[in-house]
Amino acid sequence: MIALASDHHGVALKHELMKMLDGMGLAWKDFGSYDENNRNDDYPIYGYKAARAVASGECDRGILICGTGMGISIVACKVKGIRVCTCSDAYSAEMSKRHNNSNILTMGALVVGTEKAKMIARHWLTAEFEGGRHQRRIDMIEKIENGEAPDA
Ligand SMILES: O=C(CO)[C@H](O)[C@H](O)[C@H](O)COP(=O)(O)O
Repeated sequence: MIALASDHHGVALKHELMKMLDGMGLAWKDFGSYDENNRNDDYPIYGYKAARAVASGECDRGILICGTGMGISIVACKVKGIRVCTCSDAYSAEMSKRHNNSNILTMGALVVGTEKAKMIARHWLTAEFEGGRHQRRIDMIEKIENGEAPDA
């Protein structure tokens, strides 16, 4: 299950991604916003709901969209267990899965066009985590999350 969320800037792109996910046979759940005309629908509300769903295991991973992809990334990073990649290119998206095992992808609807965003998402969704030395580094990140030094 893919968690989706956006603010008003990302609603239209999110709908395009829904169609792409349908085509890939991947289930999704939309945590809002649902209204691209509401300029006051603040990205922390929707980004937090989607990130919580990923962290709790309700969803396997998430794709979050705001104007730049930055604000909603900052929100998701505050949730324990979340590893975000904010991408405007497919290479970074793929590598963030292969090496960082990122569980949330954020993109900026005002930064990337629809087709590029779909390409980025496809690369991220189809890449696989390589484990090995990369798992050691993720274990260190988890130590930091728990208030420990990574080499403690
Ligand atoms: O890009 C964003 C945050 O990083 C959000 O999409 C905000 O909407 C952006 O800050 C613009 O806000 P506005 O209220 O649409 O002017």
